[in-house]
Amino acid sequence: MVAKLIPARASCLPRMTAGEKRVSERLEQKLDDDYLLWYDVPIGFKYSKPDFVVFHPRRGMLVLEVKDWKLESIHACDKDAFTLVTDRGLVHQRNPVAQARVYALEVGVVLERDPMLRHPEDSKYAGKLVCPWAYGVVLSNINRKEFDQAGLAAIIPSHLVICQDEFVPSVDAEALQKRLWDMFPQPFAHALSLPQIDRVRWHLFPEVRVNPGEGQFGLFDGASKKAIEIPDLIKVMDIQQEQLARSLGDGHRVIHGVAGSGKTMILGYRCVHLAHALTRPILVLCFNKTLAARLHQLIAERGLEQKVQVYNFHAWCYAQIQSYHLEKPRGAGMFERFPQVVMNGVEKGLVPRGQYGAILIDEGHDFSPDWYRLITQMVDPNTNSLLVLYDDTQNIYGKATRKRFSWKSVGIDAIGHSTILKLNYRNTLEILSVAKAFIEAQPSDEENDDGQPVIAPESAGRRGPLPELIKVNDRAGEATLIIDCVRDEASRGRSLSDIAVVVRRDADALYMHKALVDAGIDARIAHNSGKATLFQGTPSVKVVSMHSSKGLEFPVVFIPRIGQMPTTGEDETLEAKLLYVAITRATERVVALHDADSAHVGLLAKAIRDFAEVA
Ligand SMILES: Nc1ncnc2c1ncn2[C@@H]1O[C@H](COP(=O)(O)OP(=O)(O)OP(=O)(O)O)[C@@H](O)[C@H]1O
Repeated sequence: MVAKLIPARASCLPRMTAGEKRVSERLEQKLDDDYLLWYDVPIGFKYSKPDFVVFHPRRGMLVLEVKDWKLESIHACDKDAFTLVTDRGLVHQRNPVAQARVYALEVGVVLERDPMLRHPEDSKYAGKLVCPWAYGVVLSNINRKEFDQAGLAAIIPSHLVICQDEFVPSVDAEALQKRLWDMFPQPFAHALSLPQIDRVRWHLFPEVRVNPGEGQFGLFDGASKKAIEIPDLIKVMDIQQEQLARSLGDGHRVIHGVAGSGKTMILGYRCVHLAHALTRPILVLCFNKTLAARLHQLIAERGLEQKVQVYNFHAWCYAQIQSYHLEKPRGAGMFERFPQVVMNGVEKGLVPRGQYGAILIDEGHDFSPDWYRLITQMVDPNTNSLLVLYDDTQNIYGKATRKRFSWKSVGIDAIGHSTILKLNYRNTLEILSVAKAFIEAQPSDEENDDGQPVIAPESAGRRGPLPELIKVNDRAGEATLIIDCVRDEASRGRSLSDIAVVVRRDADALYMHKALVDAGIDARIAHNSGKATLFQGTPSVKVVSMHSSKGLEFPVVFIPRIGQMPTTGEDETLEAKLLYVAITRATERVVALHDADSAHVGLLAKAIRDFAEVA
């Protein structure tokens, strides 16, 4: 296995110099996969951008600057600066080794703040950083002989330079690695642990922080420059998430990710970056209104609403109908006809194509082929920037909308642009293990058709209490128990906004909402127009349907009326998926309630028992 560049090399090529292209290719080829490589990403407080950062857990952190200068273009040089002959006349540039040193010093300053990254008091290196740092220069168009003969070693120390002939394709991997590590002032005998590597990334790359306490979309604030207290528990994107988030740019990209694998978090990261990079508006689409409301609120909080528009798909169609004065369908089923009206409008040239600099689709599994055909036409062909987030296990709208088409047939170039995220970060091992019983129980999807991976989630390993399954006498008893638990949670300091009641049927939502409100508990219901304002106002318990809950998360989730799941005639597979979605909304605690026995009660009880036995 070879090292992988972050962002992905292909996405960097358009902005790389010829020398940087060769350096990146060689580093990827000649370094093993325990190296981490970054190209042109901002580091530290100052957001400086070295050309390359090379990291190895047993070696340390190396900053490399690359210069494509030819010997004959160097007019003069000293320890501070180079004067170069260019088309624009003589140009002064800082000595690249001095530049690399400044970046590397910053690495040191940033990392040294963290006591967990310093050698302990009783060690002979007490107080020193556990991660050494160094710096160097690649002269991509000057070979070693030229370097020596020109006396450049007096300006850039010889061991801090890699010359053109020292990173040719035939170079021995060990020889190249030795050159890199000879740049370090002294050898290093400490291997960083995985938590220490996460800490290093947390400090160096503020953008990859997943801020605890900020919840599901904490990452939006990750780039904040304000001084931050160092939390005991460091949360950063994993390498796959980071590479994905940083690499998304021009072109199409499909991410298949299990529930809670960070799909929406990556979408948020991209919105912030695209909003800064693009002049055209950015469109975020999802299917359910509640998630659209939540995303909209978060985009607005970050002051991005001028650049980033968030809609559920039908609301977007309606906005297009209004903006371009198309005839609005009326009567029964009018919503379902909105997309066709917009498609016709596009065909007739009434609705312009290419309106958006980028389009990002959350919950792509709920979109039908026609919708995709329409959406792909709406992206500016110059960027062609389209991101689809997809999880087939959360397809809860029945066979009719199930994806049975190839990406190609709807104009999406997914070949070579698809990624799978398997790790679930949201749920505890207990919650995820129990939830999985409801997707494992489904008939195999193997024979299906669309070639979509049906991925079983893997737990990131966080532990917590087992989901609870409680039997009471009737629906009123379920409501009373929820009210008692909410009061108990609140008395222990839990915000009401951290609590959701997730129900299968609208009638139950109305009932539970009323019961909570009658008990004096502030509660909001995701019902009709309430969906848009669900996350506004003072802290409140959210009462949401299983369908509406998709994409959301809450520390505590109550799921009443399991005894009525599924009822006669209902599609068991779909009902199981719904319960999977509901259970995987909880980050810490799940309480399921029933007043009767049902297939799902049996399955849930068994899943809880099975987990308790093996744990
Ligand atoms: N690398 C990580 N480390 C710690 N927490 C993470 C990491 N990645 C994601 N998370 C957290 O996991 C939770 C789930 O993320 P997110 O909502 O983006 O997942 P998702 O894939 O969109 O889920 P779903 O499809 O179920 O809606 C969030 O609270 C997020 O902050």
